[in-house]
Amino acid sequence: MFYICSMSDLHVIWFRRDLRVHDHAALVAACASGGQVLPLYIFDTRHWHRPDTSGRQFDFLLESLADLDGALRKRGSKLCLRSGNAAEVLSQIHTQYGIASLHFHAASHDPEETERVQHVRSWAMKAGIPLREQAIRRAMPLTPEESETAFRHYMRQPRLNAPENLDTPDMVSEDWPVASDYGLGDDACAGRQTGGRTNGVLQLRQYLAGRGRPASKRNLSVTDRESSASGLSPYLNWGTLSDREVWQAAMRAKGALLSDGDETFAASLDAFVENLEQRSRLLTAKPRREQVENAGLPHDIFKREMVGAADPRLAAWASGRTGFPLLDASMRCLQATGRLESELRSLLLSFATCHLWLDPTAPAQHLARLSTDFDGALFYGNARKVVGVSSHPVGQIPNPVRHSQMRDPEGTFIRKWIPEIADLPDALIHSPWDAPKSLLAEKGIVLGQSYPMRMVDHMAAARAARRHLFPEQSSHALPFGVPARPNMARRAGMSKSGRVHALPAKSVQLSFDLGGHA
Ligand SMILES: Cc1cc2nc3c(=O)[nH]c(=O)nc-3n(C[C@H](O)[C@H](O)[C@H](O)COP(=O)(O)OP(=O)(O)OC[C@H]3O[C@@H](n4cnc5c(N)ncnc54)[C@H](O)[C@@H]3O)c2cc1C
Repeated sequence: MFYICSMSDLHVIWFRRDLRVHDHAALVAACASGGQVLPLYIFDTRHWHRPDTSGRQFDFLLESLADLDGALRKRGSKLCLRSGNAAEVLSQIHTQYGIASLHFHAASHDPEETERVQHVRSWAMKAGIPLREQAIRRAMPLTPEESETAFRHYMRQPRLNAPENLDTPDMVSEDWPVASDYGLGDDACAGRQTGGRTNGVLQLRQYLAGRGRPASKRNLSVTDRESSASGLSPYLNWGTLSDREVWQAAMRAKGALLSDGDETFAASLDAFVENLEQRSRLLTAKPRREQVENAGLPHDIFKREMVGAADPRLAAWASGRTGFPLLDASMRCLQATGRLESELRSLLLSFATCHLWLDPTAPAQHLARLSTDFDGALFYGNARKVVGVSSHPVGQIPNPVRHSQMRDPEGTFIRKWIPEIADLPDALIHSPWDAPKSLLAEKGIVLGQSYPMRMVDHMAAARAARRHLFPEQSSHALPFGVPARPNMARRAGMSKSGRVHALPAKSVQLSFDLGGHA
């Protein structure tokens, strides 16, 4: 096929996960071209048919695009919407109007995004269209120190101003779609964050004005953590806020706090800034080839059986009915709000992959769908670190009851999301199966009916998982963070010498007396 170099004066700015006009290198470069600028967003049909995408993510995107469109209209422009394969859409626009140059930000290392950008690059090269691709970070660093230096250097650069005016041709835009156009089902999420830059800026201001202050306390409970987290992840991931402006705002706030003598909140902003750096590392670190197969998850070297949505173990876990209150509260919270802190996401996933010994694919996709902030590179980058998911597991299998006792000692989070057991005393709310029958009867709780009986003996299940995951350690190490005390070790199935006894298979049998709720 022959292509002719474009003689037109149309400079396309291809928006993807950078839905803003502020601090936008590609937009600034497009405007500097001097010709007409076409702001374009292409709904990627393939992305929205993935099993880890959902209506809540789509609706957040629509809100973000509407906000971007509003910002463009204030500048005499507007967003042109198209849908389909990006290279094909650009090719159609080129045939019809001629494209002089194409501006966009480089892709993160999400395999899908990388492939999409690669197709566009190949097409543009054949079509003779100059590409102006803005790196999301400077040159690929080699060591962690170089990575940190590059990150800080980039973050300290002055932010780019939004252009005041854009000269945009009058081009036909497709209608605004709805989630069902992409086969996405109903996804009611009453507590979901609303997309768009305006809301992102508000969220950032509230966080820096003191909502994050409790985060400076030590041993934060789940509830305190929930109310003091920044909640910025979906805004950062759709690029309605640039990471640089968030970083700079946090550093300014930290400076002001220090000059007021408030060192504790200032220190917690350091942790916030470290989180931003971790995010940047995951976005720019290229995963190994074997890590990006199977939709971003590694091969399941344990050859666990893939399960469908109808599998009762997956269904109970996915609907917040495992019988483990902290896990169920976490799942219900994520379902209702689209948000959940990192540690609880990890706990949910490790329970599915270790205690229930499920292939990680279906549980990971379920968590991804429920997460408004889903981003392939970040989600799978984090998921690969969860014990039971990675083929190179590190760390210990988390114990859902001990986590519950440590992170929600008064059961506030559990009571909020599991009213069925709210009347249990604090000491028993983490393990209702330990409650005397008389107490359960007095509180009107029937395990297996009003609330599920725990679906697995978590101690035995963790021991069994540990034998698969850490075979070289199982003969001399304690299972999943059990303190090295002889009585605990004996309870965990070990002899005084610390050797793990072979445990009968029936000890990990699953309980399915879930009443009418399974
Ligand atoms: C299995 C699993 C899947 C996850 N999937 C996603 C995902 O799809 N998208 C996503 O943004 N985060 C993901 N995370 C990380 C983390 O859970 C969220 O970033 C965090 O809960 C967002 O809340 P916040 O905005 O209040 O974060 P804060 O604690 O206020 O942190 C500030 C910002 O730093 C970034 N950040 C914090 N922790 C991490 C982390 N572990 N990895 C990457 N960035 C981080 C986020 O952008 C966040 O907004 C995942 C974690 C796990 C364990």
